[in-house]
Amino acid sequence: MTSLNVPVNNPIELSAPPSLQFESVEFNPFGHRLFGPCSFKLDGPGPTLVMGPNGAGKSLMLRLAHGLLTPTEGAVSWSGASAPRQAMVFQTPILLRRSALANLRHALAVNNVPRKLRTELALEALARFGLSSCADTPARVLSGGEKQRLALARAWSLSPAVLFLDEPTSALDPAAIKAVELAVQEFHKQGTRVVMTTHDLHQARRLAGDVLFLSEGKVQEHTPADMFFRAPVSRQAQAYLNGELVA
Ligand SMILES: Nc1ncnc2c1ncn2[C@@H]1O[C@H](COP(=O)(O)OP(=O)(O)OP(=O)(O)O)[C@@H](O)[C@H]1O
Repeated sequence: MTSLNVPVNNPIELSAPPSLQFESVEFNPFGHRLFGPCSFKLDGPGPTLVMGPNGAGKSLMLRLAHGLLTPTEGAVSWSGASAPRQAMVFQTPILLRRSALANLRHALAVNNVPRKLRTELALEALARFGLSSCADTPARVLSGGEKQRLALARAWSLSPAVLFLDEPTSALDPAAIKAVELAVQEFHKQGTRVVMTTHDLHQARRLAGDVLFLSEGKVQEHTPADMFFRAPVSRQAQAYLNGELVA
């Protein structure tokens, strides 16, 4: 599923990626702390790969950043006067029960893209992700890889300044994984701030500019990717990279 929380008025405009800041962010939904307190800033070129063991709080961090969850304490802020245009792609894409083309047209409509531009932008995005022949195919009958490419095409059509991806390739075959990784690199090259979770160390090495490593709901380190993989600073990251159980 791609969710957007900022209206799109100019789907072509691209600029330097906005920076994201967490200031003493905590998430304690039932008085039980699931995340934080965490403070960090994503202001490098990225892409930022968010890594850590199961239950570390990676998805929570993405949802807090995207505004799907509200911090119990602290603040999430962006550079610039208002929150940037942003999209999120989930592990299992949630698509409407209509054609691939209609899914994209719908996303453009709810994001206030003028009606006369919608079909053209949707067809361009489908073509970019190799889905032109599926334009009239019901989204629900697409393969897992095609569904994920459709979710990425939907995000692409909206030119987000920020793209969050939560384990987007965990259910895909090698060819589909490659297609998603190429798309991630393309978003990055176009100036989108990419923030992505993965458990795939090889994938993280291929894509990461920097790594945000979480365990136990806290950021244990935020390091340039080459340093993270060569000489991780935190005990938890060292254990994770060695394939040991991390609390
Ligand atoms: N809405 C919620 N209500 C209660 N607990 C939650 C909620 N969302 C997440 N949790 C809990 O918070 C912890 C962190 O979850 P999260 O999904 O962020 O982990 P993760 O690092 O993404 O893990 P994985 O790698 O397994 O996907 C888990 O213990 C999870 O059960």
